[in-house]
Amino acid sequence: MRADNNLPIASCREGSNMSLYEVLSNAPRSELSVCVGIDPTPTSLSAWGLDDTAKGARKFALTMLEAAADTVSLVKPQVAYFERFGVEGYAVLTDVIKEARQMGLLVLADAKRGDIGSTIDAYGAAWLGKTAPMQVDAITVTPYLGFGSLAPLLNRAHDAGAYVFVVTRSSNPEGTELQEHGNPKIWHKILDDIADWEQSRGNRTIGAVVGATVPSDLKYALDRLPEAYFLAPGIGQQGATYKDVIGLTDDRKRIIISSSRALAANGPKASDIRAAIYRS
Ligand SMILES: O=c1ccn([C@@H]2O[C@H](COP(=O)(O)O)[C@@H](O)[C@H]2O)c(=O)[nH]1
Repeated sequence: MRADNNLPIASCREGSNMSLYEVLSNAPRSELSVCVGIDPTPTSLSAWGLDDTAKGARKFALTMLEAAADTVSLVKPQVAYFERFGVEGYAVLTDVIKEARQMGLLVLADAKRGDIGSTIDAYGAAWLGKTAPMQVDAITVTPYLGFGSLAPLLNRAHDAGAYVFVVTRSSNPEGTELQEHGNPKIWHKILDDIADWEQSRGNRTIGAVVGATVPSDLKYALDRLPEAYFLAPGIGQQGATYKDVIGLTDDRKRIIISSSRALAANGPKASDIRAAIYRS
């Protein structure tokens, strides 16, 4: 599938039982992977004429799924925008995840969980594996309680065939001071930890979040973890474009570009959002 501007983007999932790793590793090397972010922000809901409620978030999310289906492989609901509605928001999110997976879309929960080992295991139970109430294909985590603290969740992901994106170099400018601190830099050390874990477990469970807004860092990460997949948020609203990242590697599918608010700005018609996915 090709974008209007001739930039290649990934085609959709071919078998609903395939894991994110299997879908991406079978994708053509020439195509970037594309993720549709689902962020029911107050601004986006208002622009679509929806109430800033769980009901509004449901309508918004289902429309984003309609735009994504048969167009991309992957959607990324931002958990925070559902969590803010409490139990009703979680009910909507659970339905949206189920609906997306039934449509053949892979779901990446942008939950950014991180905690001590016993607690991160509970987060794993919530999101990963067949018994999880909100089972997803992938999740984001933060490693700032120590990479080793993530082990119980990583083990669950490995056993379930799910994928974990560890935040290493975030897309926001405030991340730089902390993540670039030290020698080696903190985020380089996290990449080393990912490499060690993956080497011992078969290279199919952990990738990283590296912002599309920091393309030279994304290039470093692609080279450091040659088997891994990278979630690259920041396309659109945060100023990055497809062109910033497309030349970073020949194996373009390893870069999963992600856009949320900028795509939603083309709504509320699913067909208009779908057209924008090809244009970004
Ligand atoms: O480094 C990061 C990690 C995650 N995000 C999340 O991605 C989306 C970006 O939204 P846009 O509207 O496309 O800017 C949002 O859910 C963030 O929490 C990120 O931006 N940067």
